[in-house]
Amino acid sequence: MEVLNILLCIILSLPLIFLLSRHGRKKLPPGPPTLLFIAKFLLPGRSASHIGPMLRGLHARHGPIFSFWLLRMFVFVDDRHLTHSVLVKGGGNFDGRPPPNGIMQLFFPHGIGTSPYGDYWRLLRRNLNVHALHPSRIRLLEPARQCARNAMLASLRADVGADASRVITVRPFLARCLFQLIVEMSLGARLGQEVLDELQEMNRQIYLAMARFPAFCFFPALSMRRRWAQYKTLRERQSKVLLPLIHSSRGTPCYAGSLLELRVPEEGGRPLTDAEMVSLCSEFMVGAMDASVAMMEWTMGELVNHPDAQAKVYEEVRGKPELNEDDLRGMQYLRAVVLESLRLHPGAHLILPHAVQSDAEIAGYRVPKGAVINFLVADFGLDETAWTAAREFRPERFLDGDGDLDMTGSGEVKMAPFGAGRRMCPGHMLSLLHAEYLVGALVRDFQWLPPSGEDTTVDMTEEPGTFIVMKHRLRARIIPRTC
Ligand code: HEM
Repeated sequence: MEVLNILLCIILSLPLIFLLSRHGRKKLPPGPPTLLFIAKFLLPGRSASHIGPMLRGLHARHGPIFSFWLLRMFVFVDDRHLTHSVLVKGGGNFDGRPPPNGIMQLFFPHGIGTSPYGDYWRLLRRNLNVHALHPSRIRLLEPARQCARNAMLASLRADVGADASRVITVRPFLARCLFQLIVEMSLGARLGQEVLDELQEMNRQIYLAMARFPAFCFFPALSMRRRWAQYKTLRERQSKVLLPLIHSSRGTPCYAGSLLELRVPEEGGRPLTDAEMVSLCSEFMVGAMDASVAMMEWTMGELVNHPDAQAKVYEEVRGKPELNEDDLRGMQYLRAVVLESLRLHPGAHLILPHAVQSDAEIAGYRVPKGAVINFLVADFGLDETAWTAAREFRPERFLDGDGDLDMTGSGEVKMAPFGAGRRMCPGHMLSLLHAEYLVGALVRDFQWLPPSGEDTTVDMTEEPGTFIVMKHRLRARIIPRTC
């Protein structure tokens, strides 16, 4: 009887033994020793500025996927096909987020981008899509856009005056204009310049903090003890300024107004807390701001260096006094210029980190539940297997087959400046609209020339770091157009 029992146990265990042995045979992704990774990335001050070249170096050595362990597995992927199979075809299994690191936890403890995959994230994301980003909402904001843009053009004109050789730095003009617009979208009010300036400066400081300590910088509080106290003060100040503005937006059709009305059904229908609302409004303002300004600055730089492309954009926008959303819809070349610039200069080397929901396999390697995956997307746009003459600025590619682009990456990932799949940036259409809207107006009203003579070019070197921005702010000679 005993023997029979033992035999029965063995037979019943066979499938499990088989599964375990199969699982065991699957290798983990290759990678550098953890200590080496720590030495390379986690020493204070190293991680952010060397991020792109260091990750590229590790991929060159270990292949398109590598990993290392530090309490959990960290995986890095730099291949667009793998990215597609994980983010788009992987179901929801790769759509978690790891617990946010120090900076993200401090500034966005309840953000959409930092929320785990689930009902709460879905609720917040749906709310953003319906109440801030829906085309009908965007349309309502046409007067706000006109107002911010006209103010920018007027201040540029005033700055140039009668001096046709005047060189301007365009970034502050773009930043001020866009921030005014974004504040109106999120808080439903046209604020005075002093409050706007303070909010904008806080926004910039938060962006810089994120750039200094990217998402997989694990111990920011240790590596920046001196700065940490400043960041905490900044956060407190931000809440103090934002909260009254959020509360006075009740009943206004804006993002903050929608947050005041939102209820969390899974938690007994409770309203959002003040901390949640500050976090979400701040995420909106930071998310919508600096990456978009960088995108416009790169685009204007390309247009200064490519006067033929600038002339084609001008042909589209001239004689359009309103240059509104309806006008933009017909401007294929302007759209192509913005996309081409984004292909060459995406916002960041990495998208936000994703977390694995249950044990999985990527490219034949075993990736356990809880692993954090980082995608090095910046080079996708330079992949010669996806793009002809990938390093050249050729907006025309988006008008013919080569640039046949589905920005969501659902069929194929060819570039992914906004990520891909379910957690793809919800603001991507808005930022493209803003870029077309402002770049179009800048070209309509001014001719843009290199700062030091027509046969020179703008220096398009990237600033080393987490985000992809111009190392030297774009300076250009601008001449008001007369017709
Ligand atoms: C050029 C401008 C922008 C760039 C390059 C950009 C880029 C990104 C990227 C790469 C992600 C991560 C996607 C992923 O994890 O797969 C993301 C997420 C996000 N972005 Fe943007 N973004 C931009 C503009 C905006 C705007 C205008 C908004 C707000 C209206 C916004 C709000 C968000 C939010 C809330 C998330 C988190 C999504 C989630 O986790 O579900 N972004 N963005």
